[in-house]
Amino acid sequence: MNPFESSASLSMQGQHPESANTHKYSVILPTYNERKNLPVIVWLLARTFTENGLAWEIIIVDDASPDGTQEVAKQLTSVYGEDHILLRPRSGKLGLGTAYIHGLNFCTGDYVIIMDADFSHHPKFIPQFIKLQQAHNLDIVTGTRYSSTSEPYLAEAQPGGIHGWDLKRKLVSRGANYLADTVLNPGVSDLTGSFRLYRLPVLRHIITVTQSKGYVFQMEMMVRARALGYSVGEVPITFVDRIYGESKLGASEIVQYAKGVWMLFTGV
Ligand SMILES: Nc1nc2c(ncn2[C@@H]2O[C@H](COP(=O)(O)OP(=O)(O)O[C@H]3O[C@H](CO)[C@@H](O)[C@H](O)[C@@H]3O)[C@@H](O)[C@H]2O)c(=O)[nH]1
Ligand SMILES: [Mg+2]
Repeated sequence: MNPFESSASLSMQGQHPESANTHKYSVILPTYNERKNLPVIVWLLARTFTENGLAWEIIIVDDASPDGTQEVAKQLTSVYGEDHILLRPRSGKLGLGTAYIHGLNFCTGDYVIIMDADFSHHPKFIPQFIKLQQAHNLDIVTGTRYSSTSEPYLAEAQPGGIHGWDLKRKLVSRGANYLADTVLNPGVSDLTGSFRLYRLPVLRHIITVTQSKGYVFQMEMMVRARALGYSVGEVPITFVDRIYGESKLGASEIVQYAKGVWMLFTGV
């Protein structure tokens, strides 16, 4: 199914899809040791939504970070208000996949945006996600580091890319995408990226059928979404490696990923 050929997309030709947008957007921000990054990412998100006249909330899912991330989150709640910043912590580091599941329980928006809290995912791309979603009435919009676009609604978009990763990390990411694309063929150019916008009920549905819990979660979500017939659009993004703190990706996540591809391939 090609979502870009739908009648919905044709009827939107020449219009500005983001105008008169009365929907609410929920952002799930998983955090583990993001004390230094959190205030700025929240500020950027708040500015993006405000400038675009959009209703918004941010659900911070912190896993008992030892660096004091939760104290910062509490301060942000008092600055922006409890209707905008919701701290929904957990008692220990339980992984990225389950952080999204947990955060989703508290979302009240029509759409859910999932992204990293360390500036690897810049909020400046969110208006493009929304524009594309509205133009084609999509179920999911995903950021891609591995493609460009000829989409007329994204005339301002630059080709996707990655900045700041060493060769090893680039090879791991490319290899992971190549493996899943070759074996499972979902037709999405960046399966491991995690900067995405979902229709709330669509995310709820896919999450109930997704089994993995770690980094492999992103790939499984997208493969299952395609198998369930949901429409997916792509926005090129530049992924910039974090300045503060460290990645939580380890060797065990790579093993879990390969197991996840195998599980989906064999239909377990
Ligand atoms: N609550 C919670 N948050 C977590 C956990 N592990 C990581 N996070 C948070 O999840 C985000 C991504 O974690 P990073 O450790 O910065 O991930 P990365 O190595 O930069 O990986 C990124 O790129 C991958 C694709 O190449 C993605 O697969 C991955 O999701 C992420 O976007 C950050 O906001 C981090 O604080 C956890 O166990 N619990
Ligand atoms: Mg990161």
